[in-house]
Amino acid sequence: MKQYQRRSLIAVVSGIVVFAVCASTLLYFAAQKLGRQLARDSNYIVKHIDAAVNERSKILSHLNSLSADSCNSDNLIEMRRALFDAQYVIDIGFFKNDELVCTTGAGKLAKTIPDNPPDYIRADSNDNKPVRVRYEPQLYLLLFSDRAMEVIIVRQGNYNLIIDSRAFNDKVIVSTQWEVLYKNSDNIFHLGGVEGTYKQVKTNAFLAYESVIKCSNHNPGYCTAVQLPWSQFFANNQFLLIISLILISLAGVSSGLLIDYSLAARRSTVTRVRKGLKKGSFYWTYQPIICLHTGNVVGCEALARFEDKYGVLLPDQFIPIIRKTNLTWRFTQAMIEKVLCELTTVEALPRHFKVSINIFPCDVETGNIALLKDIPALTDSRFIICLEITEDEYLDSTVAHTHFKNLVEAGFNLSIDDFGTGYSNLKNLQNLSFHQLKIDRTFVQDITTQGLKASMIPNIMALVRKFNYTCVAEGIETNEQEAILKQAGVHYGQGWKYAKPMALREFKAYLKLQMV
Ligand SMILES: Nc1nc2c(ncn2[C@@H]2O[C@@H]3COP(=O)(O)O[C@H]4[C@@H](O)[C@H](n5cnc6c(=O)[nH]c(N)nc65)O[C@@H]4COP(=O)(O)O[C@H]3[C@H]2O)c(=O)[nH]1
Repeated sequence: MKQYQRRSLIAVVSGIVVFAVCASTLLYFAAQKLGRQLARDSNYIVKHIDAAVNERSKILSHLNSLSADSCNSDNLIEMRRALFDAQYVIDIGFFKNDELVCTTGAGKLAKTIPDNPPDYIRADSNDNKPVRVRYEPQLYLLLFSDRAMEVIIVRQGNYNLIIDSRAFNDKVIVSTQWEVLYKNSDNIFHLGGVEGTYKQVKTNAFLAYESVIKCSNHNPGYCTAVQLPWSQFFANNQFLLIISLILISLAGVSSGLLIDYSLAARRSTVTRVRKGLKKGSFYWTYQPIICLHTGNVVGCEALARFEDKYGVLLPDQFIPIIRKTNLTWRFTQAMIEKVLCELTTVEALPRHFKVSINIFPCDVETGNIALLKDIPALTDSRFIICLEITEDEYLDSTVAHTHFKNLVEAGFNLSIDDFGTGYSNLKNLQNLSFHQLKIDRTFVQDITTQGLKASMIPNIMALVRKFNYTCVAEGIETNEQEAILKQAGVHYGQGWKYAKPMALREFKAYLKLQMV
């Protein structure tokens, strides 16, 4: 797998991991919220179960304690009084010999009604009479004989109660499905809600977190099973969910991009430069040098550029790396080969065309510079080769002086580059075999603001004249800069005012126009 493919894969995998972590976190909080909702609903239902059981116990204990043996007016008043205060009970009946004799709603019955067998019988902790409970999905109360009601009928002693099994306020319950039930060791008895919910929940028919079973602590056996499906939960929280999904998708994508970027950045330095030298990622551009007095092109400076599959690197980025990794000489050799090969294809060139190439000061120190005169492509070329060397402490040394002397004898021109920016020793100007001095562009740019550096240009020009140098000013961008430099006696200029560094094709076209 290629390097950039591996990098893309890592970025994609990291993006997915971040997305998955964020999505899991979101799911975790959603599960907590869902769990809290189910707990709220189940607590609410159990609270009502307890309240209904208490109410039933209180009413039936009281009525049974009256020991009435017939449905007289006193008994009916007591029954109606109890109903008046009740929250869950909707009717109370009185039995004699297991026959319903009267109810609070209908009063004394013309015809008694036999009692039905209960679903289950439960002992009452407050009373020795057993409690018989029956669920009736469709009961027609004697008072409302046209409306079927879902009720729980509880009988104890001579009385029974009708409890509306929909007594729980559905609106408060958010869960979509719930069931109220009574369970003993053998059976489960449905008392309200959606029948079968408990069994489904028990047999794990639902996903995790979306259902809960809660039993009463005060009334053993009474429980509720509550269910709120994830789909419904998400539908209830749609807006929040969409925002969260957008945010975590953004987090996934941006972390993928960030990792991609940082991996590329890591590769972009040393490895890219080293590999780029082998694979030909470097190419050279040409910036014309103009005679300020005639306006003619007299030469060019070759300036390196870098581009590989990861993108572009600027000279400020790759030149220090080339220096640090001791690739300077290999780089210079590659440059000479490429630049000469390219410029040789340019037919229309002015006579004595000067090609300026940059030399690393460290190659002066190591002596590599001496090898230049053994490169026939350089010595035999039809161009004047100008070696631009930045000022450096080492240029002071006798060895350096010897190298320069030999190079000049072999036909090279020497130029002090970026004059005034680095190590400056005026002795160099006198002793070294330089032909040219190149004023750094910071001096030129200072002209517009009339800064300190600009004020030094006349002094530099005095030195140029004294030592009989030619002078090039680099970084000329405006007519004003050109005019001042020209007046100061600068011979040549280089800068965006004339042209930016150009690839060979553009440079050829540029030269063609200039030569017309
Ligand atoms: N703002 C502004 N800038 C202008 C203007 N005219 C030219 N320049 C820029 O000024 C720099 C002149 O090159 P340098 O001083 O030799 O400075 C060069 C040189 O020291 C080094 N370099 C570039 N190519 C090579 C190379 O092939 N070999 C070596 N040894 N060094 C190189 O990198 C430095 C930077 O090169 P570049 O980024 O190409 O920057 C170039 C050029 O693009 C202008 O009007 N305005």
